[in-house]
Amino acid sequence: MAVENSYEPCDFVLFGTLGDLSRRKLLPSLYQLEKAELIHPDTKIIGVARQDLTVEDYIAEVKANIEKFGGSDLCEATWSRLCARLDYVCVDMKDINSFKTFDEHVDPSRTMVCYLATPPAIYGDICRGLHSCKIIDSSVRVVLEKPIGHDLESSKNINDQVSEYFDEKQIYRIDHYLGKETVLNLISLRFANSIFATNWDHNCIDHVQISVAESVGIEGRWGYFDDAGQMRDMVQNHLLQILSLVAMEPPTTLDADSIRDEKLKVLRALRPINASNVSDVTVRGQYTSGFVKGEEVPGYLEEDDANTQSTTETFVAIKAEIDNWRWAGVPFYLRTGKRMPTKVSEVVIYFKRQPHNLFGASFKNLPPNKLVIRLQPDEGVEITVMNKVPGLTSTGSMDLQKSKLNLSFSEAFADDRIPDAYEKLLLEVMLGNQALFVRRDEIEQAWTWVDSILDAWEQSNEPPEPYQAGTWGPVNSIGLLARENRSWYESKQVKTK
Ligand SMILES: NC(=O)C1=CN([C@@H]2O[C@H](COP(=O)(O)OP(=O)(O)OC[C@H]3O[C@@H](n4cnc5c(N)ncnc54)[C@H](OP(=O)(O)O)[C@@H]3O)[C@@H](O)[C@H]2O)C=CC1
Ligand SMILES: O=C1O[C@H](COP(=O)(O)O)[C@@H](O)[C@H](O)[C@H]1O
Repeated sequence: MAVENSYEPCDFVLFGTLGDLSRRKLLPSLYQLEKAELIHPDTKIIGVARQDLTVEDYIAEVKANIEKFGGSDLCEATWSRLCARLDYVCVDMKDINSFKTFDEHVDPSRTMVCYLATPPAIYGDICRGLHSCKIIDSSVRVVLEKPIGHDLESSKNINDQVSEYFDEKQIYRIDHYLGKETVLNLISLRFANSIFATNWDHNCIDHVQISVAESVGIEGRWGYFDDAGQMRDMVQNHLLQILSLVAMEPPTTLDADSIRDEKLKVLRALRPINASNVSDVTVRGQYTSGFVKGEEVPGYLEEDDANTQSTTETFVAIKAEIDNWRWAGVPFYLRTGKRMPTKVSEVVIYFKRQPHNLFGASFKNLPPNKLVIRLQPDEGVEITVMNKVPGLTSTGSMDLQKSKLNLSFSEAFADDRIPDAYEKLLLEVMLGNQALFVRRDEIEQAWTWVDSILDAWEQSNEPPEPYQAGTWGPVNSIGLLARENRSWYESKQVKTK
């Protein structure tokens, strides 16, 4: 990716540093970047939260988090470098007066990165607080966590509040799927390989499937999740971003706006789903109790703090159509759900069948080629091809067998650790490269499409279809493809390393 700014020291300010995301993902990612010596030696990390802690208490908290969530034994040399960067400020972000001493902790002469790992409802308050310290200038970058808003209107409202103080060039909206190695690899796979670049349209592709299955439930986040549902939590952002990368036209360059312009065009071309077609092209489900990986798990309505009347969806399947020249008549089937049998994310491209069969009656239904892009957990790329079975036959006929060309990242790049998505994204913010962050117009276009589906579901008054935890979702999601003589790809992923 093109990097606009150089490697320079910054003040990295982590708002909400004691929250779940910071503890589980952001602080361990900063530690990994430190280990890889990718943070500028003079960069400072300043945690901000409303608990009254000393810097020593904060350092002890961070150390405990990294030991818990860092994934390996703490490297003392790395920790001592990271620890030397840490500072802490107690701020009630809703109270503008509480920002009074904030500016004593940062150096206005250098770049400041403000990562807002807080509820989006207080993004505006934080911006106002920073403004009150007179430290916002064009060198400040602000990172916003998802989901930005609950619908188009609230999203616009949050974006308006932030853009009162920051120009779009300073705003980095996170979608952590854009930091995953395999999601990034969609760009190289498509545009660095002529075999794909020239076969990537309605002439050659029959349909596309994008599945993001999770085995976890809602992980104690009932309050957040029940208000959001799988549509806002996963489809509005992660699945639509993957779809855009799969479907976009070649960008002119790899700079941020070239890529984002192309993704936006795809989002704009998504055929609207509304009350007239919602029941034909969408399925929503809610898990009931069952077994996941041999363990008994409660249903959604039996989770801690559950409202037993909730009709929030934990599963969504959609047949999406992109109304443009390249994708005319090629459905994109999207599927995502909680409490499915395993955690697996895949993009599967089904190519068209051969127009004519040379291989006789026993191969009447020559299967189409498939390109399987394994996003996680066993990252890799696989193509299924038909191959002659070696050997002689008494009739002289040719025996065919389905075979795989398989690139497994864990085998091909055995010495390389696959970095967590947040490591990549934190590094990109520090470098000042916006290519892997979502522009305001993309977010709003995605909301426009999603809001229309959510409205149609509400109007229909139909409750979500139950599915047992540990299964691949409601029966109707199978029907969504079956009635078009297709079926969901059955994942074979097993993490090998
Ligand atoms: N957790 C996750 O896995 C993911 C989270 N996100 C997003 O990241 C953001 C943070 O989520 P998460 O970490 O789960 O949320 P948490 O509620 O766990 O953490 C939020 C943090 O913000 C602090 N905070 C809230 N209000 C104030 C205030 N007025 N003044 C000072 N501090 C305040 C909280 O402090 P206190 O502890 O004192 O309440 C807490 O430290 C959200 O936007 C969420 O949607 C996105 C993807 C995944
Ligand atoms: O943003 C979110 O993503 C996670 C899934 O992320 P992954 O990297 O583990 O695939 C999801 O569980 C969570 O509900 C959602 O908020």
